[in-house]
Amino acid sequence: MTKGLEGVVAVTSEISSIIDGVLTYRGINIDDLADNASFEEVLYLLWHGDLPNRTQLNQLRDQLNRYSDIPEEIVSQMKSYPKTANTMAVLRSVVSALSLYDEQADDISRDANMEKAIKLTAQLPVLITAYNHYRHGRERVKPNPDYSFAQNFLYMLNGEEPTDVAVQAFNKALVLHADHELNASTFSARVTTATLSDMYSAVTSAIGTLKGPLHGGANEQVMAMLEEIGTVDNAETYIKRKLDAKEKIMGFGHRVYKDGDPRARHLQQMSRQLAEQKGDTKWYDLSVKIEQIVEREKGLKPNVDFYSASVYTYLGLPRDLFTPIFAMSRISGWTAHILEQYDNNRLIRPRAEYTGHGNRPYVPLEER
Ligand SMILES: CC(=O)SCCNC(=O)CCNC(=O)[C@H](O)C(C)(C)COP(=O)(O)OP(=O)(O)OC[C@H]1O[C@@H](n2cnc3c(N)ncnc32)[C@H](O)[C@@H]1OP(=O)(O)O
Ligand SMILES: O=C([O-])CC(=O)C(=O)O
Repeated sequence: MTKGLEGVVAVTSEISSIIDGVLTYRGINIDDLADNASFEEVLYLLWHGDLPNRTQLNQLRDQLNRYSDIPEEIVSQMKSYPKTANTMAVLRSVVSALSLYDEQADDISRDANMEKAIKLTAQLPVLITAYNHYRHGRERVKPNPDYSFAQNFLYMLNGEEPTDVAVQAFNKALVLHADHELNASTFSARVTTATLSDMYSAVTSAIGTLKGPLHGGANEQVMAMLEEIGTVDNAETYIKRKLDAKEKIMGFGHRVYKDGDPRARHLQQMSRQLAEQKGDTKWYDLSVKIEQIVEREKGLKPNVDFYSASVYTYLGLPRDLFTPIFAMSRISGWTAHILEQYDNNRLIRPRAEYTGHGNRPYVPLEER
């Protein structure tokens, strides 16, 4: 038995690979994609296996625009949710509820699944930004069909045209979070799919799994930690106290990368650039200091969630939207894996090594 299934190969996949610390999507190095690709190109790449040509990309953009509507029933539901609800719980609930209004929800044919993948990807930014407006008592901002995916999210969130710098940084963050081999939430999605359940159920499972602080939820915890520490001078005492208490430092360590997460390097650079452009390097300087201490004390390196916290903060994004934003990007990987699982399916059902009591008789209630 391998605790946490460490190192266990559970599926074959052609979607993304992590080999010797190098991450690729469909064989293309993440460094190349991060520097050059739009999130829409990455969507196409993950779903179809190759980068799109101009016509294919335009078609996908049209489909994303066409499918971004959300049912009025979902709007009323979200308006009735508590204003202080956990945003990942909101997302999990609305994605589950969306299936009730999709006539194709239980159609698991490839065409219907492909359409649902595009629909869910188009709807997630609309849902996240709409709830953010409703909880503040405002009406939502509808997407602008002329905008890119990254541009539209920032536009819907703030109701104003985002700067080019913000759009470029946000697009890169989306590209970096899109897929990551058999991470916990993707595994959840594949386990659900393998029972021949539907795509909404699989994505709902994945959202619930991403929410946890050992996985996608870590980005919000990182920002909470930065805020708690406050200044570079407080970092040493804070981190040492945590480590002495055997507590985890959020945003560090990884099940697969033992020598650094390639995505973290991009996010660090982005954090520095945004900090300098803003003329406020507080969160960047503090993050660098924490990185130095954790590396020195534990030999651990930052993962994707560490510098994304300061990047999102510099972009003015609310802390409790960080993990929904992760989901908004990772939906691309989840749906690609769901499609791949349906294409080559077998029920995923491992065994448990039983470590409980031996055979015992049933003791009647009055004798206990
Ligand atoms: C998108 C993502 O999901 S990226 C990961 C996001 N999660 C986090 O950032 C949460 C903090 N990190 C962690 O909890 C872990 O590093 C995980 C969950 C990412 C990986 O966990 P595992 O592969 O199970 O490693 P495990 O928890 O066994 O750690 C191995 C050792 O390193 C220590 N360690 C690992 N991560 C950390 C950390 N962030 N802070 C302090 N110590 C750590 C463990 O305590 C353990 O030490 P020990 O051998 O003395 O007991
Ligand atoms: O792969 C993992 O275990 C976690 C991770 O980095 C991700 O999902 O991006």
